[in-house]
Amino acid sequence: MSPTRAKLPFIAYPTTAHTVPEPLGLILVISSWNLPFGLSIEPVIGAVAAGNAVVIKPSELSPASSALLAKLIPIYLDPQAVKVVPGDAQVGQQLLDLKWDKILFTGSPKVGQIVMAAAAKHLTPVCLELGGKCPAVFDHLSSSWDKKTAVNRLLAAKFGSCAGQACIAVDYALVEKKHVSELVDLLKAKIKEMFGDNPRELNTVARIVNKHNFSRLRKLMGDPSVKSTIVHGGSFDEHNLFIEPTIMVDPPLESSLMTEEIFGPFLPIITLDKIEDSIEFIKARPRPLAIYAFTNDDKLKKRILSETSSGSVTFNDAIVQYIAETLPFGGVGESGFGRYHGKFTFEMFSHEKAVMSRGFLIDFWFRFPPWNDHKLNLFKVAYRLDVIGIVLTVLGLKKSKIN
Ligand SMILES: NC(=O)c1ccc[n+]([C@@H]2O[C@H](COP(=O)([O-])OP(=O)(O)OC[C@H]3O[C@@H](n4cnc5c(N)ncnc54)[C@H](O)[C@@H]3O)[C@@H](O)[C@H]2O)c1
Repeated sequence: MSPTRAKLPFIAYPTTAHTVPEPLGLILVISSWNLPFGLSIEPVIGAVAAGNAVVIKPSELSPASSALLAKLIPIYLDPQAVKVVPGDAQVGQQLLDLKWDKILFTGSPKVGQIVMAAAAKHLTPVCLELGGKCPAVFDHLSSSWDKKTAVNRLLAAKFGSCAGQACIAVDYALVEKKHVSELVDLLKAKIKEMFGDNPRELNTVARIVNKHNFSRLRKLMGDPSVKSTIVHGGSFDEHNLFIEPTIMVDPPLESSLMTEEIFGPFLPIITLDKIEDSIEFIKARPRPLAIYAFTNDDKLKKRILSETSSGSVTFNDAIVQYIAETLPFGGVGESGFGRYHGKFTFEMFSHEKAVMSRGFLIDFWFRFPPWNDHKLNLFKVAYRLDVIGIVLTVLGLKKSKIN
């Protein structure tokens, strides 16, 4: 929170300069249902630390969590500074009609467009935390320990958190053709270990959030061209909104499964001739929120970093980048813009005010009109702190025409 000193050119001497963070004012946080506390409270911590007042509009799809937030926040935080307004899209729309100083929206790209359009009316800046398709590049790992660890992490990132209903969940995997059957066998064995013979009976696989999303996912899987590529799982129970962890190998790239964000427990595996082809594959698609790569090949890592663009890159794990508050969290391109977490949240909700402070003692006479070449020459040499140039110009020994 303390001011940060800024360097100035010599010509500004004697002047001090610094930047001071000031609160933006009134913040609106609209969050999605799948991390109802984190996505609501984490922005509030930074916004309040930066001196703002905040209104949180949690999701109607997690009504119990939203009600709990609405009950607890006024008990523990100053209700004049932080308010929870639970409600659906209509409530969100009413809030968007008001003037805010910044809006942080977490949700789908479609609603992100609505938020941005509403904010534009008041010239309100926005941070959009959206989703998309996060790929996992799965290179051949020679050590069996590495392979086992990577498969565990891949599965946890796909089926573990909210059964894939997470913005940074692995959406699909890219694997070399010659290694795909080995990977599928390993995945099947590990799924059994993690979720049992009958995953529906175990409470470790989250249910799909509502009927609408369940039907959307069933439609993705029900596409005959996709269905025929299922190599594991594929069962569901509509009554319990349950979908079994499911793996497909090489579903058509133009199917909705491969063009839309999955946000559910399907893991399509796309095979490539060479793992390096994954770079072109990723580049040919919208920029993801996260890229994951399981590999020990430093050259491949370097290429992924320099040739692709994404909100984040994590090597040899997935989702864990979310918990590092020293790393900014946010998307790029279609996965959103703006970044937060830790100190970055404070910065996002602050305006960095530039402050310059001067005394009256020294003044450079050549800054004032009427201007001539001599004065402008002095400006030039003084700006560069060219002491010899200054002396020569003052003595009239250095003359150059300034156009
Ligand atoms: N980048 C991230 O941090 C992050 C985190 C979680 C989820 N997501 C993304 O969120 C999406 C899923 O979440 P969702 O289904 O809750 O998203 P959503 O866009 O349907 O809803 C998000 C929020 O917007 C509100 N809303 C909906 N319509 C509105 C309107 N017309 N006006 C104002 N507010 C409106 C909802 O009530 C909810 O609070 C996925 O795309 C996922 O990738 C992103």
